[in-house]
Amino acid sequence: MSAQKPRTLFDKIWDAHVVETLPDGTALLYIDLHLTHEVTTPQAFDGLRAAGRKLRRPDRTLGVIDHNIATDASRYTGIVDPESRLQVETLERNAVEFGMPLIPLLDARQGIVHVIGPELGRSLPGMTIVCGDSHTSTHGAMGALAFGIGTSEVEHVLATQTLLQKPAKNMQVLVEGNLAVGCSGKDITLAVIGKIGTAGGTGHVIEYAGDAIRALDMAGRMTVCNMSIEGGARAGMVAPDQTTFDYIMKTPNGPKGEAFEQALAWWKTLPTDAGAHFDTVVKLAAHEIAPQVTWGTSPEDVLPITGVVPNPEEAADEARRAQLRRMVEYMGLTPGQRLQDLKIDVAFIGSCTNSRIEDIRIAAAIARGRRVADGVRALVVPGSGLVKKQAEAEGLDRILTEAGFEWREAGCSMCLGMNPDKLTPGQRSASTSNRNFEGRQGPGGRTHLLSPAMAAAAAIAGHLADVRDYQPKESV
Ligand SMILES: CC(C)[C@H](C(=O)O)[C@@H](O)C(=O)O
Ligand code: SF4
Repeated sequence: MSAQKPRTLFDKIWDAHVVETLPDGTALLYIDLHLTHEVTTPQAFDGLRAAGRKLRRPDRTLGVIDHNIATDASRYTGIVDPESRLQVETLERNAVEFGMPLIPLLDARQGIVHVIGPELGRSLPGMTIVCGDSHTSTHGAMGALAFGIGTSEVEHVLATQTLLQKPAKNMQVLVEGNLAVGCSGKDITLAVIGKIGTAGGTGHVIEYAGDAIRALDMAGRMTVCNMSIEGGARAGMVAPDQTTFDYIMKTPNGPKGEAFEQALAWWKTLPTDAGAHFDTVVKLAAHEIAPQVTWGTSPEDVLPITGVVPNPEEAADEARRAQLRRMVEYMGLTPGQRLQDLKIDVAFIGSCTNSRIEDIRIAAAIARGRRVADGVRALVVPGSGLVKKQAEAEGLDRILTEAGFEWREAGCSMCLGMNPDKLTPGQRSASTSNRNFEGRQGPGGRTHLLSPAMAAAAAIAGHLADVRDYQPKESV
């Protein structure tokens, strides 16, 4: 028998899940894990009900409530907004009716869907993972093929545990060398999107590789995979390695004992074979990446913090000039202005991009012994109840609140305007989330995307700041 053609991590997971391939190449894929939340499931369950169908695999389905809930004390007194309340109550009712496991709203494990999947040990290497949510790409950090699906696809997966998918192209994003002081996974992903643009990954699944990716902890890898979707890709992934296996070993629901050993043997076969073909390769030198911040209303409009607001008139064509003029105006900027001079109203540390314990640790390290600037509202919103508990056990909540940060319950919070945490028109925020389009954090709000370390530095400075000037104090 001739040796098998070298395959990528994506190819291997795809091949292992094909139930049937149609003549046009579209495949029916088996889905290992289906995560659900309140926003994209109501019509899907309505569809099942109308067709008299059951939930096919409750054991491979898990629901959680994250987008619509308050993250301050008001979550204990019920949801005020009628639409938000209806979505949450609908998910709760559907979970009971269809026998879907649902993490209750006030359970310690409640949190953002993309934080809880890996954290609980439900999202594992080699799996196909879907959720009616674009940032499902986050779970690819586990060495899984994970992508967002639409509501009609949610219905299909609920009913059949399979999904029709067109094959994707393979893209490798190679980040070689070491990250500089003050930089993190967020700076890598923003730099990648700055380089390839928001359409750069179209039709591809990205595999992130290189020393700088290997050196990231799981939280950093999740941050990078999370934003793959903002670079236009279908999914992002990192090959599983010892960092991945050590992480899984500590999860409450990951495989244990013999089951772990068996799984491990398979997981170790997953990394891309030498000589496997990538349709597109993008290379970045990690040491050239400086702390990044977006200035415009798309994640690709990103610059090093030492940069200045671009001059729209210098753009090559009229369409781009018009687009840049609009961004400069919406964001309330002046061409040539130093990014570090932009005063902020709000700092938001949270979202499925950056709300894990590692993110909170770095924010607390920078906040320790310092104060949030007068007039700035700074929020730290842990990604899950378990993250919150861990942070409190480490005393991070105290460090943060003493510095003037608000310490919240878990949820999507100010990542998007679907719950009480919103920017008011004209407010400028330094945000660790992943989207900065007009009105994303509230109508008229102005969002600058950056890392948790950069957000903490901005909260303290009162303006966008270079985190390299705000390194943790040795002793306080
Ligand atoms: C509400 C949901 C459908 C949406 C998504 O798919 O990403 C949200 O999570 C977001 O980040 O905009
Ligand atoms: S934290 Fe933001 S990006 Fe993530 S799932 Fe929630 S709304 Fe979407």
